[in-house]
Amino acid sequence: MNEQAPEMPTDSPPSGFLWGAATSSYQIEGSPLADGAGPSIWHRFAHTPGRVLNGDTGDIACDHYRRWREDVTLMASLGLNAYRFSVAWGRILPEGTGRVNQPGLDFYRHLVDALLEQGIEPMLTLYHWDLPEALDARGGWASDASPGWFADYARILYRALGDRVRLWITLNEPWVITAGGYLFGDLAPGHRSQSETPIVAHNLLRAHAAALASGRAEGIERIGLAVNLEPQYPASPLADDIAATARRDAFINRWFLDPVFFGRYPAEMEAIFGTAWPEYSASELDALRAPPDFIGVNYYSRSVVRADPTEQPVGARRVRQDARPHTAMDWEVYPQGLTHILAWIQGRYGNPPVYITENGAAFDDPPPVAGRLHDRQRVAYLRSHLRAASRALRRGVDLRGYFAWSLLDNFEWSYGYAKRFGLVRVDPVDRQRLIKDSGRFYRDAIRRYEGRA
Ligand SMILES: OC[C@@H]1[C@@H](O)[C@H](O)[C@@H](O)c2nc(CNc3ccccc3)cn21
Repeated sequence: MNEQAPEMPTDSPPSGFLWGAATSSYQIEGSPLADGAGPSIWHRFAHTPGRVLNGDTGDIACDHYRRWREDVTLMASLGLNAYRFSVAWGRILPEGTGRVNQPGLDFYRHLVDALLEQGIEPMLTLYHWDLPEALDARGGWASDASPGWFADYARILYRALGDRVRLWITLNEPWVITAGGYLFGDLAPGHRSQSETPIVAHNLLRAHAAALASGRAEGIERIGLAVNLEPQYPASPLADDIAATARRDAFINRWFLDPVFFGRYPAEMEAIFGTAWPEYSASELDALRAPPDFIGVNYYSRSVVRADPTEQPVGARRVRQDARPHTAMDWEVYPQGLTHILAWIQGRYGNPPVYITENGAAFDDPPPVAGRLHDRQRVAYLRSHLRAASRALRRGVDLRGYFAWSLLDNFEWSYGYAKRFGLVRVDPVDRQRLIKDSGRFYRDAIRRYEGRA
Protein backbone atom coordinates (compact mmCIF):
# COMPACT_ATOMS: atom_id res chain seq x y z
CA MET A 1 0.00 0.00 0.00
CA ASN A 2 1.33 3.39 -0.93
CA GLU A 3 1.92 5.24 2.33
CA GLN A 4 1.36 8.48 0.50
CA ALA A 5 -2.09 7.66 -0.83
CA PRO A 6 -4.63 9.43 1.38
CA GLU A 7 -6.88 6.38 0.91
CA MET A 8 -9.92 7.91 2.56
CA PRO A 9 -13.40 8.90 1.51
CA THR A 10 -13.01 11.76 -0.91
CA ASP A 11 -16.47 13.18 -0.49
CA SER A 12 -15.76 16.85 -0.97
CA PRO A 13 -15.77 19.14 2.07
CA PRO A 14 -17.93 22.27 1.95
CA SER A 15 -16.61 24.99 -0.35
CA GLY A 16 -14.22 27.32 1.46
CA PHE A 17 -13.14 24.54 3.83
CA LEU A 18 -9.86 25.51 5.48
CA TRP A 19 -6.89 23.16 5.44
CA GLY A 20 -4.33 24.46 7.88
CA ALA A 21 -1.69 23.81 10.45
CA ALA A 22 -1.38 25.35 13.89
CA THR A 23 1.39 26.69 16.11
CA SER A 24 1.77 29.07 19.04
CA SER A 25 4.13 31.95 19.77
CA TYR A 26 6.20 30.68 22.69
CA GLN A 27 6.46 27.20 21.15
CA ILE A 28 8.01 28.24 17.82
CA GLU A 29 9.24 31.86 17.75
CA GLY A 30 12.36 32.03 19.92
CA SER A 31 13.89 35.51 20.50
CA PRO A 32 11.50 36.06 23.44
CA LEU A 33 13.01 39.45 24.37
CA ALA A 34 13.91 40.74 20.91
CA ASP A 35 13.01 44.24 19.66
CA GLY A 36 11.61 45.49 22.93
CA ALA A 37 9.45 42.48 23.84
CA GLY A 38 8.71 41.94 27.53
CA PRO A 39 9.18 38.50 29.17
CA SER A 40 6.27 36.11 29.57
CA ILE A 41 5.42 33.71 32.38
CA TRP A 42 6.73 30.91 30.13
CA HIS A 43 10.09 32.66 29.76
CA ARG A 44 10.39 32.72 33.54
CA PHE A 45 8.90 29.21 34.03
CA ALA A 46 11.22 27.59 31.48
CA HIS A 47 14.23 29.30 33.07
CA THR A 48 13.24 27.98 36.50
CA PRO A 49 15.28 24.82 37.21
CA GLY A 50 13.20 21.64 37.30
CA ARG A 51 10.12 23.01 35.53
CA VAL A 52 10.90 21.83 31.98
CA LEU A 53 12.44 18.49 30.93
CA ASN A 54 16.19 18.71 30.20
CA GLY A 55 16.12 22.40 31.17
CA ASP A 56 14.78 23.24 27.68
CA THR A 57 13.54 26.79 27.05
CA GLY A 58 11.88 28.74 24.22
CA ASP A 59 14.93 31.00 23.85
CA ILE A 60 15.47 29.67 20.29
CA ALA A 61 12.65 27.13 19.75
CA CYS A 62 12.13 26.89 15.95
CA ASP A 63 13.73 30.33 15.44
CA HIS A 64 10.52 31.32 13.65
CA TYR A 65 10.89 34.95 14.72
CA ARG A 66 13.79 35.10 12.25
CA ARG A 67 12.78 32.35 9.79
CA TRP A 68 9.12 33.30 9.31
CA ARG A 69 9.49 34.01 5.57
CA GLU A 70 10.91 30.49 5.01
CA ASP A 71 8.08 29.03 7.06
CA VAL A 72 5.40 30.80 5.01
CA THR A 73 7.01 29.35 1.88
CA LEU A 74 6.96 25.93 3.56
CA MET A 75 3.22 26.27 4.31
CA ALA A 76 2.55 27.13 0.66
CA SER A 77 4.57 24.08 -0.46
CA LEU A 78 2.31 21.93 1.73
CA GLY A 79 -0.75 23.36 -0.04
CA LEU A 80 -2.18 24.91 3.14
CA ASN A 81 -4.89 27.53 2.61
CA ALA A 82 -4.91 28.55 6.30
CA TYR A 83 -2.51 28.95 9.22
CA ARG A 84 -3.32 29.27 12.91
CA PHE A 85 -0.78 31.11 15.06
CA SER A 86 -0.79 33.07 18.29
CA VAL A 87 0.49 36.52 19.19
CA ALA A 88 2.90 36.94 22.09
CA TRP A 89 1.19 39.56 24.27
CA GLY A 90 4.57 40.75 25.58
CA ARG A 91 5.79 41.67 22.07
CA ILE A 92 2.82 44.06 21.73
CA LEU A 93 2.67 45.34 25.33
CA PRO A 94 6.00 44.62 27.09
CA GLU A 95 4.45 45.56 30.45
CA GLY A 96 1.14 43.89 29.58
CA THR A 97 -0.65 47.25 29.55
CA GLY A 98 0.29 50.81 28.57
CA ARG A 99 3.05 51.42 26.02
CA VAL A 100 2.70 49.64 22.67
CA ASN A 101 5.90 48.15 21.21
CA GLN A 102 5.67 48.92 17.47
CA PRO A 103 8.33 46.37 16.35
CA GLY A 104 6.17 43.66 17.89
CA LEU A 105 3.11 44.75 15.95
CA ASP A 106 5.26 45.01 12.79
CA PHE A 107 6.41 41.37 13.13
CA TYR A 108 2.85 40.07 13.09
CA ARG A 109 1.74 42.46 10.36
CA HIS A 110 4.57 41.27 8.09
CA LEU A 111 3.71 37.63 8.86
CA VAL A 112 0.01 38.20 8.04
CA ASP A 113 0.82 40.07 4.82
CA ALA A 114 3.14 37.24 3.70
CA LEU A 115 0.42 34.67 4.43
CA LEU A 116 -2.17 36.62 2.45
CA GLU A 117 0.24 36.98 -0.47
CA GLN A 118 0.40 33.15 -0.60
CA GLY A 119 -3.40 32.79 -0.39
CA ILE A 120 -3.14 31.47 3.17
CA GLU A 121 -5.93 32.58 5.55
CA PRO A 122 -4.54 33.67 8.93
CA MET A 123 -6.35 32.53 12.09
CA LEU A 124 -5.00 34.61 14.97
CA THR A 125 -5.11 33.36 18.58
CA LEU A 126 -4.88 36.29 20.98
CA TYR A 127 -3.72 34.21 23.95
CA HIS A 128 -1.91 30.87 23.90
CA TRP A 129 -0.57 30.77 27.48
CA ASP A 130 2.29 33.34 27.40
CA LEU A 131 0.98 36.01 29.80
CA PRO A 132 3.37 38.97 30.27
CA GLU A 133 5.39 38.44 33.42
CA ALA A 134 4.56 42.03 34.45
CA LEU A 135 0.85 41.12 34.65
CA ASP A 136 1.51 37.94 36.62
CA ALA A 137 3.33 40.18 39.10
CA ARG A 138 0.02 42.11 39.44
CA GLY A 139 -1.99 38.92 40.15
CA GLY A 140 -2.21 37.48 36.64
CA TRP A 141 -5.45 35.70 35.73
CA ALA A 142 -6.37 35.60 39.44
CA SER A 143 -6.67 39.40 39.36
CA ASP A 144 -10.12 40.93 39.00
CA ALA A 145 -8.49 43.39 36.58
CA SER A 146 -7.33 40.67 34.13
CA PRO A 147 -10.40 40.79 31.83
CA GLY A 148 -9.81 44.51 31.28
CA TRP A 149 -6.12 43.99 30.55
CA PHE A 150 -7.04 41.32 27.98
CA ALA A 151 -9.77 43.39 26.27
CA ASP A 152 -7.38 46.36 25.93
CA TYR A 153 -4.67 44.12 24.43
CA ALA A 154 -7.21 42.55 22.05
CA ARG A 155 -8.44 46.00 20.94
CA ILE A 156 -4.89 47.02 19.95
CA LEU A 157 -4.61 43.93 17.72
CA TYR A 158 -8.13 44.30 16.27
CA ARG A 159 -7.25 47.88 15.26
CA ALA A 160 -3.81 46.92 13.88
CA LEU A 161 -4.79 43.75 11.97
CA GLY A 162 -8.59 43.72 11.77
CA ASP A 163 -8.47 44.87 8.12
CA ARG A 164 -6.57 41.72 7.07
CA VAL A 165 -7.24 39.02 9.71
CA ARG A 166 -10.80 37.62 9.46
CA LEU A 167 -10.59 34.72 11.92
CA TRP A 168 -9.80 35.44 15.57
CA ILE A 169 -9.64 33.27 18.66
CA THR A 170 -9.72 34.87 22.11
CA LEU A 171 -8.27 32.14 24.31
CA ASN A 172 -6.57 28.83 23.60
CA GLU A 173 -7.92 26.21 26.03
CA PRO A 174 -9.09 28.06 29.14
CA TRP A 175 -9.29 24.63 30.83
CA VAL A 176 -5.58 23.97 30.36
CA ILE A 177 -4.68 27.54 31.35
CA THR A 178 -6.66 27.00 34.56
CA ALA A 179 -5.95 23.35 35.41
CA GLY A 180 -2.34 23.31 34.19
CA GLY A 181 -1.34 26.72 35.53
CA TYR A 182 -3.32 27.01 38.77
CA LEU A 183 -4.58 23.57 39.93
CA PHE A 184 -2.06 20.87 38.99
CA GLY A 185 0.85 23.31 38.54
CA ASP A 186 2.65 21.58 35.65
CA LEU A 187 2.29 24.66 33.41
CA ALA A 188 3.15 28.32 33.98
CA PRO A 189 2.69 30.04 36.39
CA GLY A 190 2.88 26.71 38.29
CA HIS A 191 0.35 27.34 41.08
CA ARG A 192 -1.41 24.53 42.97
CA SER A 193 -4.45 26.06 44.58
CA GLN A 194 -8.02 24.71 44.67
CA SER A 195 -9.27 28.07 45.94
CA GLU A 196 -7.57 30.13 43.20
CA THR A 197 -8.66 27.78 40.37
CA PRO A 198 -12.39 28.69 40.09
CA ILE A 199 -11.47 32.39 40.35
CA VAL A 200 -9.03 32.08 37.44
CA ALA A 201 -11.59 30.17 35.37
CA HIS A 202 -14.21 32.86 36.03
CA ASN A 203 -11.78 35.65 35.06
CA LEU A 204 -10.86 33.82 31.84
CA LEU A 205 -14.56 33.59 30.95
CA ARG A 206 -14.98 37.31 31.74
CA ALA A 207 -11.89 38.01 29.62
CA HIS A 208 -13.32 36.06 26.67
CA ALA A 209 -16.59 38.00 26.96
CA ALA A 210 -14.74 41.32 27.20
CA ALA A 211 -12.55 40.55 24.17
CA LEU A 212 -15.62 39.46 22.21
CA ALA A 213 -17.35 42.74 23.07
CA SER A 214 -14.31 44.85 22.18
CA GLY A 215 -14.05 42.96 18.89
CA ARG A 216 -17.69 43.64 18.09
CA ALA A 217 -17.10 47.35 18.80
CA GLU A 218 -14.25 47.25 16.26
CA GLY A 219 -16.42 45.52 13.63
CA ILE A 220 -14.71 42.13 13.92
CA GLU A 221 -17.22 39.49 12.82
CA ARG A 222 -15.66 36.06 13.36
CA ILE A 223 -14.31 35.56 16.87
CA GLY A 224 -14.01 32.07 18.29
CA LEU A 225 -12.98 30.25 21.44
CA ALA A 226 -10.61 27.25 21.23
CA VAL A 227 -11.26 24.47 23.73
CA ASN A 228 -9.61 21.13 24.40
CA LEU A 229 -12.37 18.52 24.28
CA GLU A 230 -11.99 14.92 25.37
CA PRO A 231 -15.01 12.56 25.24
CA GLN A 232 -15.39 10.63 28.52
CA TYR A 233 -16.51 6.99 28.54
CA PRO A 234 -17.35 5.03 31.72
CA ALA A 235 -15.05 2.05 32.41
CA SER A 236 -18.07 0.02 33.63
CA PRO A 237 -21.86 0.35 34.02
CA LEU A 238 -21.36 0.72 37.80
CA ALA A 239 -23.18 3.79 39.18
CA ASP A 240 -19.95 5.13 40.72
CA ASP A 241 -18.16 4.98 37.36
CA ILE A 242 -21.10 6.59 35.56
CA ALA A 243 -21.17 9.44 38.11
CA ALA A 244 -17.37 9.85 37.97
CA THR A 245 -17.58 10.05 34.17
CA ALA A 246 -20.21 12.77 34.34
CA ARG A 247 -18.07 14.77 36.78
CA ARG A 248 -15.00 14.47 34.54
CA ASP A 249 -17.10 15.41 31.49
CA ALA A 250 -18.24 18.58 33.30
CA PHE A 251 -14.70 19.33 34.50
CA ILE A 252 -13.04 18.98 31.09
CA ASN A 253 -15.72 19.54 28.43
CA ARG A 254 -18.54 21.69 29.89
CA TRP A 255 -16.84 23.97 32.46
CA PHE A 256 -16.23 26.72 29.88
CA LEU A 257 -18.65 26.00 27.03
CA ASP A 258 -21.79 25.95 29.20
CA PRO A 259 -21.15 29.46 30.63
CA VAL A 260 -20.42 31.05 27.22
CA PHE A 261 -23.49 29.44 25.61
CA PHE A 262 -25.93 29.18 28.54
CA GLY A 263 -24.70 31.70 31.14
CA ARG A 264 -24.41 28.96 33.78
CA TYR A 265 -21.77 26.54 35.10
CA PRO A 266 -22.30 22.77 35.04
CA ALA A 267 -24.03 21.62 38.23
CA GLU A 268 -21.16 19.23 38.95
CA MET A 269 -18.63 22.06 39.51
CA GLU A 270 -19.85 22.80 43.05
CA ALA A 271 -19.49 19.10 43.98
CA ILE A 272 -15.99 19.03 42.48
CA PHE A 273 -14.66 22.14 44.24
CA GLY A 274 -16.83 22.02 47.37
CA THR A 275 -16.33 25.03 49.65
CA ALA A 276 -13.73 26.41 47.21
CA TRP A 277 -16.53 27.05 44.68
CA PRO A 278 -17.61 30.71 44.98
CA GLU A 279 -21.19 31.93 45.13
CA TYR A 280 -22.16 33.73 41.90
CA SER A 281 -25.12 36.07 41.46
CA ALA A 282 -27.46 35.64 38.51
CA SER A 283 -26.01 38.77 36.89
CA GLU A 284 -22.42 37.53 37.33
CA LEU A 285 -23.37 34.27 35.61
CA ASP A 286 -25.34 35.98 32.87
CA ALA A 287 -22.33 38.22 32.15
CA LEU A 288 -20.44 35.07 31.10
CA ARG A 289 -22.88 34.42 28.24
CA ALA A 290 -20.72 35.29 25.21
CA PRO A 291 -21.33 32.73 22.49
CA PRO A 292 -18.40 32.69 20.06
CA ASP A 293 -18.97 32.91 16.30
CA PHE A 294 -17.27 29.52 16.09
CA ILE A 295 -15.85 26.89 18.39
CA GLY A 296 -12.24 25.83 17.89
CA VAL A 297 -12.02 22.15 18.83
CA ASN A 298 -8.63 20.86 19.95
CA TYR A 299 -9.02 17.07 19.85
CA TYR A 300 -6.30 14.54 20.64
CA SER A 301 -7.83 11.58 22.47
CA ARG A 302 -10.56 10.27 24.75
CA SER A 303 -10.70 9.07 28.35
CA VAL A 304 -12.14 5.86 29.79
CA VAL A 305 -13.10 6.77 33.36
CA ARG A 306 -13.29 4.96 36.68
CA ALA A 307 -14.34 6.41 40.06
CA ASP A 308 -11.34 6.99 42.33
CA PRO A 309 -11.71 9.04 45.53
CA THR A 310 -7.93 9.42 45.74
CA GLU A 311 -7.87 11.39 42.45
CA GLN A 312 -8.92 14.87 43.54
CA PRO A 313 -10.72 17.14 42.96
CA VAL A 314 -12.85 15.12 40.50
CA GLY A 315 -12.77 11.72 42.23
CA ALA A 316 -12.17 10.08 38.87
CA ARG A 317 -9.23 8.79 36.92
CA ARG A 318 -8.37 7.82 33.38
CA VAL A 319 -8.02 4.04 32.79
CA ARG A 320 -5.30 3.24 30.24
CA GLN A 321 -6.60 1.11 27.34
CA ASP A 322 -3.53 -1.13 27.09
CA ALA A 323 -4.84 -3.07 24.09
CA ARG A 324 -5.02 0.06 21.94
CA PRO A 325 -2.29 2.16 20.27
CA HIS A 326 -1.00 5.17 22.17
CA THR A 327 1.08 8.20 21.18
CA ALA A 328 4.37 9.29 22.74
CA MET A 329 2.27 11.43 25.14
CA ASP A 330 0.64 8.16 26.27
CA TRP A 331 -2.66 9.38 24.78
CA GLU A 332 -4.84 6.64 23.26
CA VAL A 333 -5.30 6.86 19.49
CA TYR A 334 -9.12 7.01 19.24
CA PRO A 335 -10.38 8.72 16.07
CA GLN A 336 -14.00 7.79 16.79
CA GLY A 337 -13.83 10.26 19.67
CA LEU A 338 -13.43 13.13 17.22
CA THR A 339 -16.67 12.24 15.44
CA HIS A 340 -18.42 11.82 18.79
CA ILE A 341 -17.27 15.14 20.25
CA LEU A 342 -18.20 17.05 17.09
CA ALA A 343 -21.68 15.46 17.14
CA TRP A 344 -21.93 16.32 20.85
CA ILE A 345 -21.28 20.00 20.13
CA GLN A 346 -23.82 19.89 17.30
CA GLY A 347 -26.50 18.54 19.64
CA ARG A 348 -25.72 20.49 22.83
CA TYR A 349 -24.87 23.96 21.51
CA GLY A 350 -27.13 24.25 18.45
CA ASN A 351 -24.78 23.20 15.63
CA PRO A 352 -22.46 26.24 15.78
CA PRO A 353 -19.72 26.64 13.16
CA VAL A 354 -16.71 24.57 14.20
CA TYR A 355 -13.06 24.41 13.17
CA ILE A 356 -10.83 21.59 14.30
CA THR A 357 -8.12 23.99 15.48
CA GLU A 358 -5.76 21.30 16.74
CA ASN A 359 -5.44 17.59 15.96
CA GLY A 360 -2.20 15.63 15.81
CA ALA A 361 0.15 13.28 17.59
CA ALA A 362 3.62 13.00 19.03
CA PHE A 363 5.55 9.88 18.14
CA ASP A 364 9.23 9.02 18.57
CA ASP A 365 10.10 9.70 14.93
CA PRO A 366 12.83 7.66 13.22
CA PRO A 367 15.90 9.61 12.07
CA PRO A 368 15.80 11.00 8.54
CA VAL A 369 17.22 8.69 5.85
CA ALA A 370 18.31 10.08 2.48
CA GLY A 371 16.34 13.25 3.07
CA ARG A 372 13.11 11.49 4.00
CA LEU A 373 11.50 10.92 7.40
CA HIS A 374 9.08 7.98 7.43
CA ASP A 375 6.74 8.85 10.31
CA ARG A 376 4.26 6.07 9.56
CA GLN A 377 2.39 6.29 12.87
CA ARG A 378 1.65 9.99 12.35
CA VAL A 379 0.45 9.30 8.77
CA ALA A 380 -1.92 6.64 10.15
CA TYR A 381 -3.11 9.02 12.89
CA LEU A 382 -3.86 11.80 10.40
CA ARG A 383 -5.59 9.44 7.95
CA SER A 384 -7.89 7.99 10.63
CA HIS A 385 -8.76 11.40 12.10
CA LEU A 386 -9.46 12.99 8.70
CA ARG A 387 -11.84 10.09 8.10
CA ALA A 388 -13.46 10.76 11.49
CA ALA A 389 -13.89 14.44 10.57
CA SER A 390 -15.41 13.38 7.27
CA ARG A 391 -17.96 11.23 9.15
CA ALA A 392 -18.93 14.26 11.24
CA LEU A 393 -19.47 16.30 8.07
CA ARG A 394 -21.76 13.55 6.77
CA ARG A 395 -23.77 13.85 10.01
CA GLY A 396 -24.39 17.53 9.28
CA VAL A 397 -21.82 19.05 11.66
CA ASP A 398 -21.03 22.59 10.50
CA LEU A 399 -17.33 21.85 10.22
CA ARG A 400 -15.46 24.68 8.48
CA GLY A 401 -11.84 23.58 8.63
CA TYR A 402 -9.06 21.36 9.97
CA PHE A 403 -5.74 22.52 11.44
CA ALA A 404 -3.09 19.89 12.06
CA TRP A 405 -1.07 20.24 15.27
CA SER A 406 1.61 21.11 14.47
CA LEU A 407 3.30 22.63 11.44
CA LEU A 408 6.72 22.23 13.08
CA ASP A 409 8.30 20.11 15.80
CA ASN A 410 8.35 22.66 18.62
CA PHE A 411 8.63 23.40 22.36
CA GLU A 412 6.13 21.06 24.00
CA TRP A 413 5.75 22.97 27.28
CA SER A 414 6.99 20.98 30.30
CA TYR A 415 8.27 18.25 27.94
CA GLY A 416 10.53 20.70 26.15
CA TYR A 417 11.72 19.33 22.79
CA ALA A 418 11.35 15.68 23.81
CA LYS A 419 7.88 15.36 22.22
CA ARG A 420 7.53 16.09 18.51
CA PHE A 421 4.16 16.81 16.85
CA GLY A 422 5.37 18.37 13.60
CA LEU A 423 4.44 17.63 10.01
CA VAL A 424 7.88 19.12 9.49
CA ARG A 425 10.98 18.08 11.41
CA VAL A 426 13.09 20.84 12.98
CA ASP A 427 16.70 19.81 13.46
CA PRO A 428 17.62 20.24 17.15
CA VAL A 429 21.04 21.68 16.23
CA ASP A 430 20.61 23.90 13.18
CA ARG A 431 16.76 24.20 13.07
CA GLN A 432 16.74 23.07 9.44
CA ARG A 433 13.25 22.15 8.32
CA LEU A 434 12.53 18.73 6.70
CA ILE A 435 9.02 17.81 5.53
CA LYS A 436 8.10 14.42 7.02
CA ASP A 437 6.05 11.77 5.20
CA SER A 438 3.09 13.03 7.27
CA GLY A 439 3.53 16.49 5.73
CA ARG A 440 3.55 14.92 2.26
CA PHE A 441 0.50 12.83 3.16
CA TYR A 442 -1.38 15.91 4.39
CA ARG A 443 -0.49 17.80 1.20
CA ASP A 444 -1.81 14.90 -0.92
CA ALA A 445 -4.92 14.57 1.24
CA ILE A 446 -5.72 18.26 0.72
CA ARG A 447 -5.37 17.84 -3.05
CA ARG A 448 -7.50 14.67 -3.02
CA TYR A 449 -10.24 16.19 -0.84
CA GLU A 450 -10.26 19.35 -2.95
CA GLY A 451 -10.55 17.21 -6.08
CA ARG A 452 -7.25 18.35 -7.50
CA ALA A 453 -5.49 14.98 -7.31
O1 LIG B 1 0.23 18.82 23.61
C1 LIG B 1 0.08 19.16 22.28
C2 LIG B 1 -0.63 20.50 22.14
C3 LIG B 1 0.18 21.69 22.66
O2 LIG B 1 1.45 21.74 22.06
C4 LIG B 1 -0.63 22.96 22.35
O3 LIG B 1 0.09 24.15 22.67
C5 LIG B 1 -1.92 22.99 23.16
O4 LIG B 1 -2.87 23.88 22.58
C6 LIG B 1 -2.49 21.61 23.31
N1 LIG B 1 -3.62 21.31 23.91
C7 LIG B 1 -3.73 19.98 23.91
C8 LIG B 1 -4.91 19.32 24.51
N2 LIG B 1 -4.74 18.61 25.64
C9 LIG B 1 -4.04 18.84 26.81
C10 LIG B 1 -4.46 18.18 27.92
C11 LIG B 1 -3.79 18.34 29.10
C12 LIG B 1 -2.69 19.15 29.18
C13 LIG B 1 -2.26 19.82 28.06
C14 LIG B 1 -2.95 19.67 26.86
C15 LIG B 1 -2.67 19.43 23.26
N3 LIG B 1 -1.90 20.47 22.89
